[in-house]
Amino acid sequence: MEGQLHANLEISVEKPPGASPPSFIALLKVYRELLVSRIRNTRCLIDNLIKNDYFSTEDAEIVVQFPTQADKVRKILDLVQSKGEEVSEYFIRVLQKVTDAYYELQPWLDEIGYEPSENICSKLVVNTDPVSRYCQKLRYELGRDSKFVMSYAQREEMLLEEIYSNSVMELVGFTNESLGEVCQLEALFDDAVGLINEDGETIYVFGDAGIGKSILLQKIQSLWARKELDIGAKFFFRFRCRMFSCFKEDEAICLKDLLFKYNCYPDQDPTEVFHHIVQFPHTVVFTFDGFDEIYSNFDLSSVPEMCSPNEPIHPLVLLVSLLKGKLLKGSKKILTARTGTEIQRNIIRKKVLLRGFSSNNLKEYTAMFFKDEGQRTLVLNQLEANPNLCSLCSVPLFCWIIFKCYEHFHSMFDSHELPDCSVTLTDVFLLMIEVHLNRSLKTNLLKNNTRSQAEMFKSRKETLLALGKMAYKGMENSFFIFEQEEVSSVNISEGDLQLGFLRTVKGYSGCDNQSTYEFLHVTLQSFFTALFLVIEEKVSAKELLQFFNECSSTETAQPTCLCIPWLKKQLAGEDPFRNNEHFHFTNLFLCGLLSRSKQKLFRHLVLPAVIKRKRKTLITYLGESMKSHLKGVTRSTLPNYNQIQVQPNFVWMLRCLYETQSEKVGKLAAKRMHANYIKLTYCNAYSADCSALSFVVHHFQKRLALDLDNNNINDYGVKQLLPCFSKLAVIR
Ligand SMILES: Nc1ncnc2c1ncn2[C@@H]1O[C@H](COP(=O)(O)OP(=O)(O)OP(=O)(O)O)[C@@H](O)[C@H]1O
Repeated sequence: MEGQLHANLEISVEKPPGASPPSFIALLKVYRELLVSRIRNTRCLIDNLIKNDYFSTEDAEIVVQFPTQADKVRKILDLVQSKGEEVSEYFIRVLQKVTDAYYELQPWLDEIGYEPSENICSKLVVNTDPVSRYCQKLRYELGRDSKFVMSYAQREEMLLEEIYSNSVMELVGFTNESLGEVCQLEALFDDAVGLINEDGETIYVFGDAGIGKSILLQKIQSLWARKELDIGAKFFFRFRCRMFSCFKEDEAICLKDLLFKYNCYPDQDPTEVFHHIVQFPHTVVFTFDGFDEIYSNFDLSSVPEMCSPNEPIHPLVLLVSLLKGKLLKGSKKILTARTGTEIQRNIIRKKVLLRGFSSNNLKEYTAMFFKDEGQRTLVLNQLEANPNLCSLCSVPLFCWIIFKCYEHFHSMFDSHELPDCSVTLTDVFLLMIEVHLNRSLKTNLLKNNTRSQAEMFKSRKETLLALGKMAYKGMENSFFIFEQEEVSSVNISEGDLQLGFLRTVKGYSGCDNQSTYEFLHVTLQSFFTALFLVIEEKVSAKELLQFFNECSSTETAQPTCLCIPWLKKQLAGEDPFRNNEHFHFTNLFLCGLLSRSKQKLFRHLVLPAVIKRKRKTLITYLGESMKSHLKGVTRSTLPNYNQIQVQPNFVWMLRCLYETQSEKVGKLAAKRMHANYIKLTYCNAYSADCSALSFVVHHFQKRLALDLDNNNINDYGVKQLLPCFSKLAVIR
């Protein structure tokens, strides 16, 4: 109908050369139905017509009496036309100037080639449309909030622009088979690439801890705010999933409050803005960061699957309904989670795997990070010489920590070598702690920069213990957010807070007046937990190993997120949002901190006999656990080969073994495998894991076949395997 109208009209409004200007009254008549269907906001038109004395208050009252938007537009058109050419032109001028509110009419304005006359140009047009005012506010606030990346608490913020580097993003299928790389962020939303389920509504982005999921969302947010992300979205709402754990079980809110209170509140007419959102969901983008971080006892089975946009209900129900497209169907949604978090297939539209920095990305990032050319070359050379360090750097978080430490030592001592050849994650985190403690000295008048790492740790033992205690208490209950009370109860002082291991979190319910804190990164909380287990003398053998037990239980039951009871059977008492990576990291750091090479460091913090006891407990446990783990693997006998097919948990075991840096442990692992063909396919191993592999392979007596297909191993990984190539008969 509209198309037909168009065709007829183009003839009547076209202006022959030299003819008198077109009649605006005629134009409005001809395009009447198009205008009626596309004008969604009458208020802004009425306000402007009144402001210029084209409309009286009575005119306005007549218009608002009509119940539907379409009838209101019809009445305005009638009135405007009856008032003559000038008013009719002014009407079109308002549509042209308030682009946000009348964006759907912009192509039409181009089509009719409207150019305002001088007289109309001099008339004032103001944007009073609450929806477009809200869009502007949202853009402004999201732009402001995404400008900086928080680090080192509030003391140092980096401009996103100055640190964001591209990383490898891969579109994958349901079983993680590659469907090609994402080159431009717009492609994430483009159905032409990587679509695996057209009924699904959610773009699922996953990757390891610190791989850059949050920063990717921040980048998308920043581009959207600057109108540099062309995906047709007027609204952008971002959530950290962690927030949903803060609500009590009996709390209920409606969708409107969830959107506005936790993002940005409309200055005018929230009801109309919300109504617009409900009517046009395809103009909305949501980002939900860290699905694995939801910990809640809320029983989703106690609520109906359907929910209305107006009814107050538990926020988790709103979240699930949004993700499934039961609410605001058609809105764009990106959900991030750590690798291994299971998400129901039917909600997934596309799957995107983040793989961290490629070697080129790392070079770009290095160039961005080190502005000084001399320093940059030095770092690039050192990276080149140390593939182990390079592969740690393929995880952007670790790269940032390493570079930050390097920068700091460089500024303090004028030159500092990057850590030596064999670098473990524990080394990196110890270095990070040292740098933070050192920084506090910088602001101290008592400047003594020549302290060793051991002295530094000794002088701040109480601080480390206090932070460790809080981290540990949180870890036991899977809490990542701490209220002021908890901070004070473990004696963390104001000065300790200043060190920057913790940062404040904004906008959590129930904690309005007081500050709420979280560790800079979950891996840091894991590190402090392990540190506490090592330096607190009273920790028993059972307590020392408690997080290993947490992890081993998942070998039988895989962690499952969004395990909604009415769709999937849930084990009694099982937390549906359980994810164990923070425990894995705690165990890994425990192995690293109790390694022999760290004895010197801890000598001053805890009695050597205590360390010895803990170390023995750990090594015995590792031996036992290796035995039982290897009993459970799938074994097959091939001609000339005894093959074992291992699971992703095996990679965590390897990582732990490597952190111990113990030859004895490495030898034992090689012996216990009783195999000469190790199949490590689909184990989510990344390049740094090749150091761990190399560490164990090195101890094999006979030559070995190694299948590493479908993992995340790049050039760096291969370089790390080079030293053990002589032990390998076949490598895939
Ligand atoms: N593309 C990138 N460019 C530059 N720096 C990055 C990039 N990605 C990550 N980083 C660095 O790594 C840090 C951690 O990244 P981010 O918080 O996004 O990881 P994550 O994948 O969300 O981790 P987690 O699963 O633990 O929440 C950032 O603060 C930043 O310093």
